[in-house]
Order: sequence, then structure tokens, then C-alpha cells
Amino acid sequence: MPDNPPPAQSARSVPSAPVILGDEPGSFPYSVLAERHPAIIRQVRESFPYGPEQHEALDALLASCTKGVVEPLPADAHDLDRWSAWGMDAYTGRSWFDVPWLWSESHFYRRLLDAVGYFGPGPWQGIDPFRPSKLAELDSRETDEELAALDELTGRPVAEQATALLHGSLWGNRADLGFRLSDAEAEDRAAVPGLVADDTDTLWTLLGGAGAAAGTLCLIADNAGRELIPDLLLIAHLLAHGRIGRAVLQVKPYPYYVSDATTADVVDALRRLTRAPGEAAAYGHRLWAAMADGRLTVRAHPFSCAPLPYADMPDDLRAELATADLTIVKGDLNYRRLVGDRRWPPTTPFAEVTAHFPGPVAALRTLKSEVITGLDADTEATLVAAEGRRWRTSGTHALIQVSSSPG
Ligand SMILES: O=P(O)(O)OC[C@@]1(O)O[C@H](CO)[C@@H](O)[C@@H]1O
Repeated sequence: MPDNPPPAQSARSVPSAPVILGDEPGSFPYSVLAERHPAIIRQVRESFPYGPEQHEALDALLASCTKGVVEPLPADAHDLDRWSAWGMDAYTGRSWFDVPWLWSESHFYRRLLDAVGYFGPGPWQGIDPFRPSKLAELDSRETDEELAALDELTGRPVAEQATALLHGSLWGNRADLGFRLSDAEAEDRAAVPGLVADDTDTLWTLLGGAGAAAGTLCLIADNAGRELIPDLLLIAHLLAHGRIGRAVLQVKPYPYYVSDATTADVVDALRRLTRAPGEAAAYGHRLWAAMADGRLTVRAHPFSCAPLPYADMPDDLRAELATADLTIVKGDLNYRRLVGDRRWPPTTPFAEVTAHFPGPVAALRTLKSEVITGLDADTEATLVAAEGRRWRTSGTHALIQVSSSPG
């Protein structure tokens, strides 16, 4: 692992707001560590007929992450050097609640996969503990309905299709299985259609406005299933209408944050599309063909599962993203990593906190954690007056923010 700077404070970060920890009882980060992680362990136990070894390892993880400290990785761990570069040595021996929240959450998934034998060797190597819930979602009535809506959409003017598919991708971010674990009513709460920040016009300008050469879009994916499918539909539309010439889909190299998309999930989503009735299959076949001729590629960079902000991305990823005409960063966690997981005043300019990014960048996110930047003062005041702090974490609000000139 040649290329990861130390985690504590990169030279490129903007150190002007405190990093979020999970140490405040009653706060959202605390509840994720104290309640969501144990619930995830329970769900994983129930999903597979694991043997005693795995149950014992899950017991040990539960004790460590709720009442214990961050333990060192085994000396023969395949990713020892990587985690060492990502802050392991500095955080070993400290309570999971006292280190940066982003770090302890991310490390939890690394440990969970270890506990169930995902990293092998052995018969459970590569078995995604979240696959049953991901597949259930892919097979759901809601997915059928969303795909059926494409039949009607296809007859509409192209601009209308583009807007609908962009919003499909944006609001698809509500389909987050980890979030639902700690907030069962989340999906039933009505979404607030007015975006808290809306740079859609700039986004379309960057996505091959009239006369522009079709460039490369990088999409840093978030959840599989009902978020990944609309992401893929948007990519298919942009390719088909010449707004981009090529797309790179960045997914996770291993299962993460319950429902984050891996390469296996991309394959499942494409198979789901190609086997669907109606227009959905046509989208699926176009995407399949784009994979075959290289207009759509999938990447699973190790840094996608790093416990660090994107300001600390390694040089090879930085160079790769610098070649994209636009990078779309999907979802809440990626937003936290993009702007830095810090207590920013909400009016902190988005362009300022993303100045580290190597090229034009857009965030498409529903709001599910405390971090927020780029609001105008009136919008913030209206949200606070109506909801206190609830708008930050309820998943009912969304944003499209673009910075066209970083890097
Ligand atoms: O990134 P996503 O899928 O939009 O959301 C991830 C999430 O559910 O998990 C994190 C807390 O565990 C938060 O960032 C957010 O609430």
C-alpha cells in the first residue's frame, strides 16, 4: 500500500470544523455505534446457518464494538499494511466511541466480514453476509413498479426523461438497508420534493450540454438494488443520448454499510434489468452492450472502503478521477467522505470543502446524517424552524450540489 497518507489530518483537508466522534450519548453517531451495529450483527447471524466459530467471532465483535476497544488486526491479516496506513495503529486500544465516527463505522464492516469468514481461506470466503437482504429488495414489488414506470417514461420528451432519471437516481438513495435497520419507518415518511440545494443546471452543463464533446462520467455508487438500478438507468440514458461517451462505475471491493454495491450487485442488477418485461430490458441490454465494448466499466478501488475522507485519496485514484469530466458522488456516506465528516456550519460553501477534489464533482444525496454544507442561510433557517435538527437525519430531504472547478 504505497499511497495512503496518514488519517489524522491530511494536508489537503480544510481543518476548520471539529471531526465527528461517536461519543455523545443521544446523538445519531452514538446510536449507530450502540444500536445499529448490534442490530446488524443480529441480522447477519439470522441470515446464514453459520457454525460455532463464526458465532463466537460475532459474540467477540459485539462485545468489542459496544463495550470494548479497537483490537489490533492479526499479524497475518491480508490488509494489515493498508489498515496501518489508514490509522489502525493510532486507534488500537481506544474505545470505538472515542475515535472518528467515520473510522469506527468503516472498521466495523471490516471486522464483521472477518468474523463470518469472508476473507477466508475457507468455505465462507467471499460469501456476502448482506446478500439475502439485497436480493429480497431486488425481487420486491417496489422494484417491479419502478421498472414498469420506464414503459411510460420512454414516450416522453428526452429532457423530461433525463430529469426523471436524475431524480430516480437521487431519491433511490433512500433505499438504504442499513438506514432502515435503525429507522424502520424511514421509507414510509414522505419525501420533501423541494431540494435543500439544487445545482441541477450546472450538472446538466457538465454532462455534455449542446455541442459539447461527450466525455467521461465517473459515478461513485452507493447502495445496491433500488439505488443502483436507477443509477444504471441514468447512465444508460446519458450514453444513449450522447451526453457522455463513457462511464466508470466505482463500487465497493467488499460488502460494506449493509447494502453498498459491489461488482456482484452490479451483475445482479443488470441481470434483473435484462430479464424484466418491457422497456427495462432494453435499458439492461444497452448497458450489457456498453460493458462489452468498454463504454461502461466497473472499478472497485480499495479506497472505496477506506475509513477516510476523499481529501485523503491515494494518488492513483486522484489521477483517475482527474480524467473524468464529472464525478457524481452518490449518497450520505460518500457525502460525508467528500466534504469531510465534520461539524461544518451548514452555510460553509460546498466549493470550499470540495476544493481538494481533482475535477468537477456533484453530490446526489438524501440527508441521513448530521453533515451538511452549501446551504443558503434562509434555507437553513426555514428547515430549523420547521424541524429542529430532524431534517438532517430523517432521509426526507435531498440535495444536488455541484462544484465545477475544483482540482
Ligand atoms: O451512504 P448512504 O447509504 O446514503 O447512508 C448511509 C447511512 O445510512 O449510514 C451512515 C450512518 O451509519 C450515514 O451516513 C447514513 O445514515
